[in-house]
Amino acid sequence: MLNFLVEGIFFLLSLWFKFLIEGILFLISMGEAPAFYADNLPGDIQKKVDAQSECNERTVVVGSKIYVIDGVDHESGSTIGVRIFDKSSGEWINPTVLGTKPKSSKHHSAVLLNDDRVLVVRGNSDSSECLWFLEVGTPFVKEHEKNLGDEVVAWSKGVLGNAEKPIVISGPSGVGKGTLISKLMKEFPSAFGFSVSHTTRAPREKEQNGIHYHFTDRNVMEREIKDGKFLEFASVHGNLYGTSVEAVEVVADAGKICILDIDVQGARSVRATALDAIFIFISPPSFEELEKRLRARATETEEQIQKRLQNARAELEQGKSSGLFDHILVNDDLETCYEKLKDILCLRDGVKSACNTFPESVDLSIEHPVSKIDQKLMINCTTAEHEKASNNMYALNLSLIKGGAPGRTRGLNMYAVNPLTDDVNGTSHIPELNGIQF
Ligand SMILES: Nc1nc2c(ncn2[C@@H]2O[C@H](COP(=O)(O)OP(=O)(O)O)[C@@H](O)[C@H]2O)c(=O)[nH]1
Ligand SMILES: Nc1ncnc2c1ncn2[C@@H]1O[C@H](COP(=O)(O)OP(=O)(O)O)[C@@H](O)[C@H]1O
Repeated sequence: MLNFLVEGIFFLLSLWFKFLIEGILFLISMGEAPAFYADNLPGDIQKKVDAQSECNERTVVVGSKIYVIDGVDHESGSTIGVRIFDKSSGEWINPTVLGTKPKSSKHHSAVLLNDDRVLVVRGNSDSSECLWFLEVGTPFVKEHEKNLGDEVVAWSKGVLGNAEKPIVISGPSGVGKGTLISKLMKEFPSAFGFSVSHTTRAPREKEQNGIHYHFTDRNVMEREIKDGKFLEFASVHGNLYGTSVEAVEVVADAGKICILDIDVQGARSVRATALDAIFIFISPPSFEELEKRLRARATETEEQIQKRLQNARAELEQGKSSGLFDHILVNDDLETCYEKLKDILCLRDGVKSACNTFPESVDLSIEHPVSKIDQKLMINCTTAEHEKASNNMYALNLSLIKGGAPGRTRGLNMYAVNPLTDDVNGTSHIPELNGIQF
């Protein structure tokens, strides 16, 4: 009798579970978004949010906070805006927004991922502008909230595919870093791009603004550092030097490997970021030779030369002993050193192959219901204008995402899927059509 009862309960439970799963799969196959991001707010709070909201906005709930993502920012009028409604205090918060903001959007979707970031998909845009991450609780955001004592959110642009590792080159002034980098850029112009740093030092005779450095005022640079625009910065020989997030990302966006010429303090800061780089230290054959090269270059005053030589001793100590660098190269004979550098970078036989190719661009329609299955998002672009197209649904694989604010979120994988013939409900397999893999 007991057996019979248990079997009966099991049968009813399995039937209920089957209907539940089938119901969810049906919704997804219809291109409907499951309820996980259609926030069910209590009535009084919903009213408060509605009273302040424009029609073109999306809300995402994280704990006691409601993030309202507006198609147009009220202040700038040209970018997407972010406001926060705190349910516990009933107050609106205008957060400090870090990172490059996405351009305003007539229609966008917002999906919460792992409770610390929101994927925002901008409708009617191509692959370079459609995917954005709004970080709300990542370590980067938390660190800046601590420093600023303010509510912080940070934008990171989603980029399809991966870029190759950047190369950080450090070493004392006059050792030959610039000479080696110029040779590399000249021999492999399509493979490498130089990260143009900001500096407060005055330009040398042949240096051009925007090519060798972004020459800037100290107060402007200090404000931009506060605003989170720099990946790293340091005070070197009495001046401020820094690598902006943008300087590194524009090189990677062009599908090139980024080369950074920065001091040892900067290299240490970069090691602590999400930027996965190769660290190379260039050392002189002797201190006397270093001094000879610095003087022969004739770009500094005697006082500046003395300062650089003094700093060089400390840099040589740190560079060789800290374990910070993956490779140490002695620049004695220039050609020999250059050949060794090419060995490290696998540049033996001819041009290094380009790392990113994008065979076809993504073209999202204005209306694009988004649904999430495990680490994959289905973006449905079935609209009147796309009705006849066979590839009107995209699958976006988020399982390999890397990086994030400050900078880009890379490693996104997007496939065109035909909802009529492909297994779009499957959680384990999403077919790649036409070999479109970004
Ligand atoms: N931390 C950091 N150091 C930088 C940056 N740009 C240049 N440097 C370093 O600043 C130092 C001085 O550079 P520069 O004034 O061009 O003199 P040079 O090295 O003698 O040619 C060098 O060690 C550079 O590697 C940067 O963006 N960040
Ligand atoms: N291996 C080398 N042997 C002799 N002179 C060199 C060598 N490498 C570079 N130089 C010279 O030394 C000077 C300093 O080089 P540079 O590339 O400006 O150094 P850094 O960028 O590290 O400050 C330049 O005049 C350059 O032509």
